[in-house]
Amino acid sequence: MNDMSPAGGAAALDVAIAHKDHRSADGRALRALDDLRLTLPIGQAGALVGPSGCGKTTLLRLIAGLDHDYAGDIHLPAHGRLGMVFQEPRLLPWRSVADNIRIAAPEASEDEIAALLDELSLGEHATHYPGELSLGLARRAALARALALKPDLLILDEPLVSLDAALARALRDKIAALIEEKRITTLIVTHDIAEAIALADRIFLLSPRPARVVATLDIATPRGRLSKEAAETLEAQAREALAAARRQPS
Ligand SMILES: Nc1ncnc2c1ncn2[C@@H]1O[C@H](COP(=O)(O)OP(=O)(O)OP(=O)(O)O)[C@@H](O)[C@H]1O
Repeated sequence: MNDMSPAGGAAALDVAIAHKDHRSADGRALRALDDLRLTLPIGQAGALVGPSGCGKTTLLRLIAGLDHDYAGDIHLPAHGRLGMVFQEPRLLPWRSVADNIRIAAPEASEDEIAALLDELSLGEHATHYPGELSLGLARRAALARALALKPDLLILDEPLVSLDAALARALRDKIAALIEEKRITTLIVTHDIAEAIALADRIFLLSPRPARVVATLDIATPRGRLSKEAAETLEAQAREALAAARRQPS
């Protein structure tokens, strides 16, 4: 069975994948995901954290509808409109930042686009071409483009990777503020537990390949108001759960 549809009225991202196999070079099946289940309430931010190569990108591609070859069910939040920010920003090179947004989100008004550019401090870059932007600016432009779609689900694949520490912190705080303000259901892939704690309401910890969710951590305190001690305790809990999953034979 392979059912991927907006959940009629059900207020959540609901993933129940029995299994997903890739084909290895010699033609054998390589199990990437095995009995992977997760639920994210509407308006919440979830973070997927797991070891390199465990199957995070595979999972995002299934959720984004880019790969339909799996056994299981995925229900998207109502209407199922997706906004996605990839690690490489994938902007159209011959179009300005503002045009990249207009083309991707033709229903967005000029006022909405201007407000988004402003929110992401991109106002002065509206007429710039992607080649003129640093990676940090290009990521922000890709984020503005995804938000202009008014997505029911925003997917961010390693949004802070390859940025220097100060830029990563600034973008992390910006993303946290946007998620808080707009209450978009958001799924973030990250390898960084501290980043997941800073951005997410719920953290899904994944086993090594084949990936399954070994623990789900809910962060009850409103984002940004978590004490340093509470964040450190959560981080230690997450590290322990990931280490325990590594020790278990798959
Ligand atoms: N198209 C494919 N064909 C064959 N094997 C694949 C394919 N895509 C991924 N794999 C394999 O499936 C496993 C999971 O890959 P995936 O890219 O989903 O992991 P990941 O957790 O996103 O990794 P990373 O953290 O390094 O980005 C890996 O062993 C990878 O080599």
